[in-house]
Amino acid sequence: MSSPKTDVDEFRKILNGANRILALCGAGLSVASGLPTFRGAGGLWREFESTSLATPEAFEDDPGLVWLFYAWRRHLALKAKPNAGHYALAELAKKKENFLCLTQNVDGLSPRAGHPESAIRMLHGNLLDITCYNKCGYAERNATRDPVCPSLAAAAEDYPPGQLSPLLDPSVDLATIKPEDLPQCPDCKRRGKTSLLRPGVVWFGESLPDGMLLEVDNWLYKDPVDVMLVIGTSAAVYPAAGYTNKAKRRGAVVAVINPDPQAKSGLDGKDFFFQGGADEFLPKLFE
Ligand SMILES: CC(C)NC(=O)[C@H](Cc1c[nH]c2ccccc12)NC(=O)[C@H](CCCC/N=C(/NCCC(=O)O)S[C@H]1O[C@H](COP(=O)(O)OP(=O)(O)OC[C@H]2O[C@@H](n3cnc4c(N)ncnc43)[C@H](O)[C@@H]2O)[C@@H](O)[C@H]1O)NC(=O)OCc1ccccc1
Repeated sequence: MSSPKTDVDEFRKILNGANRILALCGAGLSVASGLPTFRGAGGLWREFESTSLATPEAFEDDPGLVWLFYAWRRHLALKAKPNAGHYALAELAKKKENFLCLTQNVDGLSPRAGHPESAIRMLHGNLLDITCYNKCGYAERNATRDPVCPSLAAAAEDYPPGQLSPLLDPSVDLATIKPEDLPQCPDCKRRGKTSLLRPGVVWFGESLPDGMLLEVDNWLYKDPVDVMLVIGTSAAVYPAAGYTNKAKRRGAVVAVINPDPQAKSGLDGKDFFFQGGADEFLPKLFE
């Protein structure tokens, strides 16, 4: 199998001539905004595997610990700013009518870069959303309350560069937070019941929003796809990672943007591999 191409001008011509474009984005897109990736730092948050905290089981076991993990990521996301990669994607969405961007990121930076809501799908939810754990239907989008509640204040404290927050220091024990001190569902309370609120993200083992999967598949199978952009993802989580091959089978030229040479696996001579940062390459590729 011949190796993927790397010529920016050649790819730019293909993209300018393309009608239907699909993109899949991951944590690498937000690295230049100062946000950690899932696999960065060995995929650990303190002594915990990030992926193991992103599960319903972990929340059942210790909702305080999981809330601290998400309150910390919320705080970072609220402090962060979109980077040139987010803005380039938002501009492409305004230029290209048939461009659909699928993001696995829950940081909300693409919408904050002005990416039209109609042209982006947040497959795994949004850190700024808070919903009822018992699925009573209550949901709020909250970009202001940081920390979400007083018991999570440790997650919203900032430390000078080089000084490790005790929250992140595995040698410093975390105080156990009692469920009654965690965010409570106001609707359940009004009904005389109690229920915790949870982060509005999709945890491992949970299905993605049904309507969304159907909608993306309908978009994929409506007409051939000309270009598939794979940006800053290790493509290890499904069903998101499956869209690249689906688009390739629909005729798409695949372009991967990632500093990791391993990310070019599965590409052939028709495809492109741009080894570097999303904030560096996307503005150039979309000019
Ligand atoms: C681990 C994996 C094998 N497991 C899964 O995929 C599971 C199970 C599964 C389902 N189908 C399968 C098929 C095969 C095998 C397993 C499965 N999937 C699910 O559970 C999904 C739900 C998945 C969603 C989970 N929620 C997340 N996020 C929200 C929460 C939260 O964020 O806390 S996933 C989360 O992790 C993933 C992290 O991946 P990346 O974003 O790619 O980040 P990563 O750190 O890995 O990589 C960063 C990349 O950036 C690059 N990079 C670095 N710097 C830069 C730079 N500067 N520029 C560009 N790139 C850069 C790096 O080189 C690297 O390549 C993202 O998807 C992210 O959203 N639900 C489901 O399928 O429901 C029905 C069902 C249920 C049960 C059983 C069957 C079916």
